[in-house]
Amino acid sequence: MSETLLEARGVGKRFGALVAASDINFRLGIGARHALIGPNGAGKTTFINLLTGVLTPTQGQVFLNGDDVTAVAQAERVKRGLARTFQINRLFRGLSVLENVYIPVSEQLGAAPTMFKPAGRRKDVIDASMNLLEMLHLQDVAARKISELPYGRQRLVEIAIALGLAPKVLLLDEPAAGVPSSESHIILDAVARLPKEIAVLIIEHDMDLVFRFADRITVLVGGKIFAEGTPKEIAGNPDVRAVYLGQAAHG
Ligand SMILES: Nc1ncnc2c1ncn2[C@@H]1O[C@H](COP(=O)(O)OP(=O)(O)OP(=O)(O)O)[C@@H](O)[C@H]1O
Repeated sequence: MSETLLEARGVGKRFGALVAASDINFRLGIGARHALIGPNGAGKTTFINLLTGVLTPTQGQVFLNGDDVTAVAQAERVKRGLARTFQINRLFRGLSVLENVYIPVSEQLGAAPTMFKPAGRRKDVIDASMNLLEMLHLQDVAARKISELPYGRQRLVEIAIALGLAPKVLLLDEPAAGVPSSESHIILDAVARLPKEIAVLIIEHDMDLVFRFADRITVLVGGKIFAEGTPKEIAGNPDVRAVYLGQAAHG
């Protein structure tokens, strides 16, 4: 495998008596296109929260760029190149698309707004923000308020915000959740166009998206890794079909 950017070694999480994640070993290398799938309650979001520092593991360690970040705060992990989107969107609904993206980009370029330099004025930040919006085909709605956009486009703005943090690793938690099927192709197209140098881990129930996007798939069941392999291996694995894919196809 290529150089490891993000690694979990024997990671686990208990909530009281409930074991939400147990002994997870996982690696994400440069340029990875990796999907994490599994039934509801399998521990996928818990695992992402452990990787990003929202939760502290009760077992094991997390490494970012070879450094042990198990005890490192979430914001510091973002600074070190780990960005994510959430299952439920967290946008500023009353602000425009450009204003939402301006915020992380200004942080990244060291141009965070101050009393003397109000937000929205720096040309370099606006240019960089517009480049991101173009990458996600959002340039035409840059001036629109989030609340005026169809839900699929709102989800793309979340991806633009995460990219605005200039990540080396991007974790996408169900980017197509809640998006009507008539719009879901725009999410699929956007994730397919993400810059190759960014390693991507996606949690998604839409198997069409997963199998088109991923070159590697991990199946989580009951907080444990149930199977890992290429899309072909996973699709052809009868145990995976029994516990998840059959169910996903019908659900
Ligand atoms: N903060 C918490 N406190 C207690 N239990 C939790 C907490 N977060 C998650 N859990 C439990 O941990 C288990 C794993 O949940 P998690 O949300 O990680 O699953 P998931 O695979 O992401 O599910 P889904 O596909 O439905 O989003 C579930 O039984 C859930 O109820």
